[in-house]
Amino acid sequence: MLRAAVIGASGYAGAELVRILTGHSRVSLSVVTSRQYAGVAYDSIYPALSGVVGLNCDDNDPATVCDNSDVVFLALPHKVSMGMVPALLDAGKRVVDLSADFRFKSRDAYEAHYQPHSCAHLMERSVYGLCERYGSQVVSADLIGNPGCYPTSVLLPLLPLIEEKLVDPATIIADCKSGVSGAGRGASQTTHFCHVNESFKAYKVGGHRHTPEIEEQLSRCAGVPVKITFVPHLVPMTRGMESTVYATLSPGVDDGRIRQCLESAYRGTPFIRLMPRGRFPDTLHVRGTNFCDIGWVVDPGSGRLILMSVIDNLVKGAAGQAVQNMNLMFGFDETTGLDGVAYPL
Ligand SMILES: NC(=O)C1=CN([C@@H]2O[C@H](COP(=O)(O)OP(=O)(O)OC[C@H]3O[C@@H](n4cnc5c(N)ncnc54)[C@H](OP(=O)(O)O)[C@@H]3O)[C@@H](O)[C@H]2O)C=CC1
Ligand SMILES: CC(=O)N[C@@H](CCC(=O)OP(=O)(O)O)C(=O)O
Repeated sequence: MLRAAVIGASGYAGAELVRILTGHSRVSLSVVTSRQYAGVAYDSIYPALSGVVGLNCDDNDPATVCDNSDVVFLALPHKVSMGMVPALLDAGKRVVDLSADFRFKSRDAYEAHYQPHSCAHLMERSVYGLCERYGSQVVSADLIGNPGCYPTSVLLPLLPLIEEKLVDPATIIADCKSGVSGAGRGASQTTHFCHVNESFKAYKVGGHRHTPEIEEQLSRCAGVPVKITFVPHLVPMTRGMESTVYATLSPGVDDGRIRQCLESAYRGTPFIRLMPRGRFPDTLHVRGTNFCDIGWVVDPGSGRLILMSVIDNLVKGAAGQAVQNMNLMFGFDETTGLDGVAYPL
């Protein structure tokens, strides 16, 4: 059995990793860490895992983690992960980092939106863990920059169309909505029940840190610099994310050509589900799962393409994609531990 450590296991993404890994047939969860709950039984933080996880939390000491693990998941905030990664790699561990610290190839782009990078030489070594696109690189990687939740939901429908030049990359608008768990467990006043219940609002408009992550990936794919308009919204649900993406079609491209492209790109990929014509994706249908459901319409009035995708921000947008990456890295079937479906209603 592969021994897995979850660093930052008290947080929402960490807890989702723990939930998924306890059901993984090839993995034994060996370490869970938290500073504030060090020494505390993990199932007292998340009683849903009582009788399932018998571990106490360790603190974040890299030596303890290294002694007891083969693969390490970092579910820590941005800027904290980079402080731990070099020691883990030096100890020969394979690392999946859920923060943004190793998602970028451009140091300038990272530093413009986050902070100076303390181990920038590792940015080139890491693989952007969007499995459906970079799976062939993931298999041999020792460091994965697990994609952000909004980037995952925007890039999966768009990248094949950009690659085949079916849409004009200069015209992309991504209108996205996230459940509140996307903001993490350390809830601030803005994610307090009283502020989100019966509320719907845009936030960080014109300056969200996922904009450069999406743009870097679109630019790599298009071969030219791409700039997009991205507007995130907070919706009063616990988990789930919907992205509606607008783009102008290239001359002569119709609905049939879009379907052909997406079907060809995602044939044989277990977690991408393309909607039949006239059906639109719904966050309820991917809740608690690693699926990304994609639908689209060519707007008869404007001729513009309207793409829609849904994921669970904590699963395909974070922990599930991280486990999918681990499965590829260790030669397990890609779906191991991730084969659940949503409640049908
Ligand atoms: N929530 C989501 O939908 C998604 C999250 N992610 C990423 O996953 C990572 C975790 O996010 P999320 O679970 O939402 O966040 P949470 O705030 O819920 O959890 C953060 C975790 O990190 C630990 N932590 C916080 N600050 C520090 C610090 N300064 N030093 C060491 N440990 C610290 C906390 O534990 P303790 O304080 O007990 O030590 C906690 O376990 C982030 O990088 C996030 O961006 C990515 C995609 C989606
Ligand atoms: C609702 C909400 O606040 N969502 C978070 C994004 C989710 C997240 O955790 O971002 P990463 O994927 O980069 O880790 C935000 O907008 O900052």
